Amino acid sequence: MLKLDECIISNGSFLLNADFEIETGAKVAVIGPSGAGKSTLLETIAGFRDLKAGQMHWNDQSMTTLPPGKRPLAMLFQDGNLFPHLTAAQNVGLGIRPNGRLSDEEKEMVKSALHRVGLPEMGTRKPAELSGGQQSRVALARILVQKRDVLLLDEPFAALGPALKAEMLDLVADLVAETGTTLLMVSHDPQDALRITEQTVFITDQVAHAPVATKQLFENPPPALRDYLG
Ligand SMILES: Nc1ncnc2c1ncn2[C@@H]1O[C@H](COP(=O)(O)OP(=O)(O)OP(=O)(O)O)[C@@H](O)[C@H]1O
Repeated sequence: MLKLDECIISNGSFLLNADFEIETGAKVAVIGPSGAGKSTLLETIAGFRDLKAGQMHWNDQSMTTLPPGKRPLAMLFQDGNLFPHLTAAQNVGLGIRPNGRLSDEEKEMVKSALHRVGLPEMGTRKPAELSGGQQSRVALARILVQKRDVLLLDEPFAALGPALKAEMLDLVADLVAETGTTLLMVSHDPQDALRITEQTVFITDQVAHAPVATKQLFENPPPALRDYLG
């Protein structure tokens, strides 16, 4: 379980309050108006921002002061962050070893991850030789080899067309279901939330609210969400 215990998060002069739990294996959307603090929340859970107050736990372990690399989570940002001078396989390998020196067994893990995301023959290509969707798949393969408990996605597929985005969301849903990974996914699009998440954290007025059932939330939105949806 991911627990945010009376957390106060700051980003410059912006403050965000969060006090809720997310069950292990849950798939959770993070929704809210532009500037509400969605990215700030994910960056804080990932350890890129310190808490101003409160505590954060994964199961019984405190994460509050753990540096990002020691947290049991992986994060995928909006642009995928592939290194342009490295091949797809090398980019995925960085998920296992930051120095890129892989054992034979680790090279097999990279191969198998590329296979799982549907790119079995693309390991030797550089990002510029891959389509946007394929680049997203490489970024997902890199997450896969990290074998972390929690996956944080900050609109990683926003630049893809609707069909490709839906395909990638379904792939994410399959991967997290196979591995029991807990998912937190920022999106501007209610359809994304409805497609692959059971619960949604709605952020408004400097509060990240406890997760509620996605379907019910959008069927019967509170006034602030109604304003956001327009
Ligand atoms: N360096 C900074 N100094 C001060 N305030 C900042 C800084 N960076 C971001 N903010 C503020 O923090 C708030 C939260 O930003 P954040 O990027 O988390 O929002 P978001 O919900 O992810 O927005 P979007 O949907 O537009 O990506 C915003 O109101 C923003 O103005």
